[in-house]
Amino acid sequence: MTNTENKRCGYIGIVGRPNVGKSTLMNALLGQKIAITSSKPQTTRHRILGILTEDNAQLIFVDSPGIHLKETTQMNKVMNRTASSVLANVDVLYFVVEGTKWTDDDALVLSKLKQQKSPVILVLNKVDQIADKAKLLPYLQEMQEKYPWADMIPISAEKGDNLDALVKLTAKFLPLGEFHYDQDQVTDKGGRFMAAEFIREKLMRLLGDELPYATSVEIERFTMTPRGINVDAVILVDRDGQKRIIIGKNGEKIKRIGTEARIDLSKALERPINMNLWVKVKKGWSDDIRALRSLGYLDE
Ligand SMILES: Nc1nc2c(ncn2[C@@H]2O[C@H](COP(=O)(O)OP(=O)(O)OP(=O)(O)O)[C@@H](O)[C@H]2O)c(=O)[nH]1
Repeated sequence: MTNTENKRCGYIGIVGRPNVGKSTLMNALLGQKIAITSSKPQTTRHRILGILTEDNAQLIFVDSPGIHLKETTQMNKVMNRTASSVLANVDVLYFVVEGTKWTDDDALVLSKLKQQKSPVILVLNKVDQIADKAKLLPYLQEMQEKYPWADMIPISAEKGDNLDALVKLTAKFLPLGEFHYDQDQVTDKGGRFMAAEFIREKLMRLLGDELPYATSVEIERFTMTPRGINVDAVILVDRDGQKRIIIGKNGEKIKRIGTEARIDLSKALERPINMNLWVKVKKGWSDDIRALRSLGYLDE
């Protein structure tokens, strides 16, 4: 058989409760910063497609928001729906869990997994945090009882441990067929999308617990010029008080958010970036389904 006949290509969904390291895993696999990460849970709102082509396999990743427990606002309902649609449209699922810490939230995600047919690989992340490695084997045996996993693999997304093995393992579950994307294409999301993601990441990192989840970033202008890319972005918040927090004393906070986002975006797109940031108050936007649609959180 020739190489072409051996090619495999398919979709992989990454699911798991918030904060287990799903975004970190995807970034580590792709070796490039395209999904955002932060230590605050629930940072991933968009479905992000990342593509990894290695040897004869092309792995197309769909990152999903964590499956959230309380459907308190429209936003959470949207996120729950996204996670469920991810489950239904993939060839393989990674169910990411954290070390030897099994929680009720993991059990809830597993109950959703049980409703679908794709093979599920149990990805035990953050093994670097397990001080006593002897605990790993009995834990894996315990996990085996929970579900007929397609396979189980311990990894560290942060340290990059065992990721090659994970990629090889995954390829086995993908259908035979031609690649869907060019070999060197890493993501199908454009620079515009990346700009919003980077700004949102900086908001999360620099404002910590001060920042409510009801914050969004809209890119109003994204233009290429011979000298670089011009980006105008608006940060939407619910209340005046939140606007003041984001702007900070003498505008220092927003300046730093803009500078750091600009540096990251410039590295990712390999172009100089000129970025302008504003903060606007838009009352109750997180509960407004039409606003969510206009901001791109809902598919038409
Ligand atoms: N020690 C250790 N920390 C990790 C590892 N992977 C991720 N983390 C950390 O765990 C935290 C959460 O990681 P994320 O990748 O944002 O988690 P997530 O599952 O995508 O979270 P949501 O977007 O909220 O669903 C971050 O602080 C990461 O640095 C790992 O392998 N080892």
